[in-house]
Amino acid sequence: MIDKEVLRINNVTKLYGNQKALDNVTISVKEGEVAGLIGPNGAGKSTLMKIIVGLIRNYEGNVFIEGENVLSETNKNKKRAGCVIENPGFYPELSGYDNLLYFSKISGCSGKEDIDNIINLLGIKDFVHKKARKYSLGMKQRLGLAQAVLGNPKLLVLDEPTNGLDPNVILNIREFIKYLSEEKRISVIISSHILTEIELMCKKVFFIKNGIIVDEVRPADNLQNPEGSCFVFETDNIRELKDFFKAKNIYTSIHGKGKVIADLKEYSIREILSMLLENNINILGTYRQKASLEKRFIEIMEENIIE
Ligand SMILES: Nc1ncnc2c1ncn2[C@@H]1O[C@H](COP(=O)(O)OP(=O)(O)OP(=O)(O)O)[C@@H](O)[C@H]1O
Repeated sequence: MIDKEVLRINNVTKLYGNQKALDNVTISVKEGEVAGLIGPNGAGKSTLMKIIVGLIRNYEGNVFIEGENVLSETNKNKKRAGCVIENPGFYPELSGYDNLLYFSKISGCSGKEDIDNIINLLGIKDFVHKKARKYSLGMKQRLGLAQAVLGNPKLLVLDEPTNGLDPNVILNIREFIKYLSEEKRISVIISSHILTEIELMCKKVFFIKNGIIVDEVRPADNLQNPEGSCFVFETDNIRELKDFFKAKNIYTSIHGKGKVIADLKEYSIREILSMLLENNINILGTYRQKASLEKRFIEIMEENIIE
């Protein structure tokens, strides 16, 4: 059961000179929860992540990990949070494996068995004995993730961990994060520009714009969104169906082969189905359309929230 709070951010404001990069941010992440942070370029995502892991220390407000202020006992907190922010740094002349061995020794938290386990889970066996300087971006990202996990953190902070990676590597990383959250009960906060990625991985998603958290969404809830008025209709005659909706001023779009999405607005699905029947229009199936994160993102980015 998820209830213990691991990350708590209270009223955090960060100024760079006169410019507000974060404006009164308050959020929390529970144990084993994977939370996403989505926002346009310059929204404040990296600044918030650096504050969480103690890389930025000059700000207003408070950040707690497991109830302890991140600014109070630096060393203790460093172990509580692991991170992959910007380019992970390694000893280039050491192999990936020796880098991990070295970090496990200094963190004092993990042994060889843990390293082997992480290597297997992340699928990095094939290259882990190569020198780190020869690593591609995908290799570096996964080695960075392995390193971040070695200290047995309670919280993982991942800034764009899948940016620029190929689909296989993204899948690898996604499954690893799922394992950490479900099996190890590690909390994760992750930023990404890939909205579908966030939708697949995260229990909750924070939208950030101009340094302000403007919305919090739970993607899974959208599956049964009772408010949504968009329905998918499966048909063997798209033209006929589109003409029917057009005559009623109902907005439609094509959604894959044989599928039309219609925003019914003031009509009920029952009314539409009976009208379709009257008009002899054959419908193979219909279901409510899941509200996508992308749609919400576009709405939020279009809303003018600056006073
Ligand atoms: N060191 C800095 N000095 C001055 N301004 C900064 C500094 N770092 C960030 N900023 C500014 O703070 C704001 C937030 O930047 P931040 O990098 O946190 O955004 P972001 O959401 O991570 O953007 P991106 O998606 O492009 O990485 C931006 O306007 C940026 O120009």
